Amino acid sequence: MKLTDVLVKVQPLETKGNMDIEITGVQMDSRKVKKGDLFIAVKGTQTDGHAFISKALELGAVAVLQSNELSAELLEGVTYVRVADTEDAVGKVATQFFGDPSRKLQLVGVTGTNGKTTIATVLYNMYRAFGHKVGLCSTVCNYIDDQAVSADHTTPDPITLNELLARMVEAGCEYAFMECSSHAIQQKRIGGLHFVGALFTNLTRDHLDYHKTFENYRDAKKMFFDGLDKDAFAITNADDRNGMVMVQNTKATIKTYSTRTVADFKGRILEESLEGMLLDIDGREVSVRFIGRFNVSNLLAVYGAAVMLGQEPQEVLRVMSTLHPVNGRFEAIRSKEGVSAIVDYAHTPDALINVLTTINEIVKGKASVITVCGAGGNRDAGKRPLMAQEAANRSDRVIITSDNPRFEDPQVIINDMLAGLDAEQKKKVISIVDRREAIRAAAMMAQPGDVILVAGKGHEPYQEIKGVKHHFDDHEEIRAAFGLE
Ligand SMILES: CC(=O)N[C@H]1[C@@H](OP(=O)(O)OP(=O)(O)OC[C@H]2O[C@@H](n3ccc(=O)[nH]c3=O)[C@H](O)[C@@H]2O)O[C@H](CO)[C@@H](O)[C@@H]1O[C@H](C)C(=O)N[C@@H](C)C(=O)N[C@H](CCC(=O)O)C(=O)O
Ligand SMILES: Nc1ncnc2c1ncn2[C@@H]1O[C@H](COP(=O)(O)OP(=O)(O)OP(=O)(O)O)[C@@H](O)[C@H]1O
Ligand SMILES: N[C@H](CCC[C@H](N)C(=O)O)C(=O)O
Ligand SMILES: [Mg+2]
Repeated sequence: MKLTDVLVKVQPLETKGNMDIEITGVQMDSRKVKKGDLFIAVKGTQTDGHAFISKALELGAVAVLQSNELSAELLEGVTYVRVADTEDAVGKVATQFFGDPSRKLQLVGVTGTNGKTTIATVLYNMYRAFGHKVGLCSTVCNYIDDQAVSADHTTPDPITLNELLARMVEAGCEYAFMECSSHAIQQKRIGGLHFVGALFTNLTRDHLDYHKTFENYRDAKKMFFDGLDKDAFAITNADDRNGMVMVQNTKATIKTYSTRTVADFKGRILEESLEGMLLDIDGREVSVRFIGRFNVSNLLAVYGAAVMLGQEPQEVLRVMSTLHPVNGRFEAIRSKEGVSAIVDYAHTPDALINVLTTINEIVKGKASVITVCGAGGNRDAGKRPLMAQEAANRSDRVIITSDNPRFEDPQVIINDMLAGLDAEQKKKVISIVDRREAIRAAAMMAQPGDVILVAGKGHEPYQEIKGVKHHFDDHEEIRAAFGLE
């Protein structure tokens, strides 16, 4: 593709060299550069991409897009272009290079602290059940219809993302559902994409290590809605205190969902057990295999999106009743003795409150609730004591253990969690550093009817220790501890 065509959406401040050249790829990471590529130098949180321009040229880049002044000693035969903000330019360049794929399918994005993976995945499963070819971009895995493409991020960088969307278009996908993390919105990873709809789940404490304040975190999420076109839809959660804040400046058509108040899409629980729920959605009964009050909100967001995309409500509910929970999101495993274990990805104080409240509503004080949880290393340390408190307040026993310690000492993370507990809470809490041992201990303690919550890792098939991902799967560990298979 011609360099000038790739740059149509950006405003160059200065150029040096031949603009009439062909480029064969675009890269923002010098390590991925191949001969003929355009390299985009971006200032990051760890380092500055401008420091890798010479590396990119060594690997064969023929053009450079940068924000630093073009210095005197530029290489002959290389084209240099300066723009004000390269972070902003990457998305625009990537959409252009990959043929603007987001305009060739119906793209719906989901943002919020919790529930993104659940909603995006349920929409993907639902649209496949409707008989469409569909793409998914999520924390757990990306999909080009039925082809899995592993995911390293909740929302990939703009180049990877547009390439993925282009592959979806090529494979004939008509719809794509994607998670939009606050990091991604802030870093403009979704810049230049065209969304037909956007969904908001909720906003609670997370990622303050990156955003610093709750207000910054909220505003990052809001930017997604501010950027929508007027023919898009924005579906927000009327039960969340920031639900209306998200959409206050959007040009899109605003719709709301709620389990408690007046809204465009309304739902409530009629019956619930560890097998599923019977719901009333907009006056129609539907039984689902999902568990938990928060999943009613998630399913309402799914329902709202499908209706706004033009599906018949009745048909949406019929398909919804056939769908299964998402990997690692409130998945129940039962022992032969009648102990239930729930695998859930709850890794924030709020998610723990939600999951444990649901479990307690079902158990109704007739059996014990045993929670096994930890907190990730090299992530927001402020949430650790809060997670321990919420677990202790809603469980009969708690075993604090390791999550992904990453580069931290696991015992230090556990100590941070224990520091949140008062004397009364400490009485029901023990700590076991080894997660496998912690799960086994919970299985030994449990009596028939009891429920064990194993929280924090959900779908993750690994435990990350000092940069190495060791195979570890909570489902497998529970089955082994229960003596199943
Ligand atoms: C804090 C953060 O979000 N960092 C992301 C960010 O990197 P950065 O700004 O720190 O980049 P940097 O390392 O300073 O490098 C600057 C530039 O130099 C380039 N570079 C760097 C080294 C080199 O040798 N050559 C080179 O060209 C880099 O490619 C980059 O363009 O941009 C990169 C490219 O998009 C991301 O891969 C990287 O994700 C890091 C690895 C990460 O861990 N991110 C997590 C926190 C994250 O994004 N999480 C969210 C969701 C979390 C959730 O909701 O649960 C996600 O969407 O996954
Ligand atoms: N609507 C919701 N409200 C509150 N908690 C929820 C909701 N949906 C899911 N959860 C809880 O949050 C956990 C994570 O859910 P999910 O993976 O769907 O969220 P996510 O937004 O994709 O998270 P991440 O940002 O880590 O990718 C679940 O395991 C569950 O405990
Ligand atoms: N996307 C989240 C997931 C956290 C999952 C938990 N298991 C942990 O390692 O903290 C993050 O990277 O912060
Ligand atoms: Mg997710």
